[in-house]
Amino acid sequence: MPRMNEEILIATKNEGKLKEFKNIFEKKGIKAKSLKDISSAINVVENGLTFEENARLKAEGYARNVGIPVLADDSGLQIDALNGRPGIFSARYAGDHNDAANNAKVLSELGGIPNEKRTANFHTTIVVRKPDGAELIANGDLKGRILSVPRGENGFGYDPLFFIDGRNKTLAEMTTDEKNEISHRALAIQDLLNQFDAFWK
Ligand SMILES: O=c1nc[nH]c2c1ncn2[C@H]1C[C@H](O)[C@@H](COP(=O)(O)OP(=O)(O)OP(=O)(O)O)O1
Ligand SMILES: [Mg+2]
Repeated sequence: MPRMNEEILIATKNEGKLKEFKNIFEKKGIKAKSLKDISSAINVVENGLTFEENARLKAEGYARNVGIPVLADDSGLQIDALNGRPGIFSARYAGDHNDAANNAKVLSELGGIPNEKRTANFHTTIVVRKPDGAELIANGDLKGRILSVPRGENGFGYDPLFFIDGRNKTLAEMTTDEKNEISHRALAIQDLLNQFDAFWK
């Protein structure tokens, strides 16, 4: 296990992501700070062409202002029948950052497409930047299917539409702990931790 007695800043404005990251890091005895714990508020424009570029833009933006390692994640939903959309545009698919509108747009674009063709993938890329500019990149994916009607109240974003066959539930029907056993974000953090010792020294 990594010697992570130090702190890490989770650079996200998304409360749902923050809750998941804190839950995972706390269980590993790692102190995860949020943007609320620091004074510098900046606005990062996510104009990269890939998840990795966007995660790096966010991590870099904050790493310049704080003296501790910064973690940023860029994530999104890739729907096979929509050629991978919304992808990097997941947060602003219906225009602004509105989960209900984004979900409605996905459902309308998938109208008439049968269950077996509604396969999808949640992807997360994490970039951690140290103050000296060194960086670590980690990835995670989760396969599922897009329902026609949302189910469940937990989680955030597209969770009520994302059905996991093996569990017979959507992500929004799972507790945070349950989602964090299988999610793309949890797998990306596992990938991160596997590389962490070598990165940290
Ligand atoms: O586990 C998830 N469950 C449901 N939806 C999810 C998940 N993970 C990402 N998503 C969706 C939400 C958002 O529409 C987009 C991420 O966009 P993304 O730019 O990475 O995050 P964000 O703008 O909400 O926060 P921030 O950039 O401050 O980290 O994909
Ligand atoms: Mg964003």
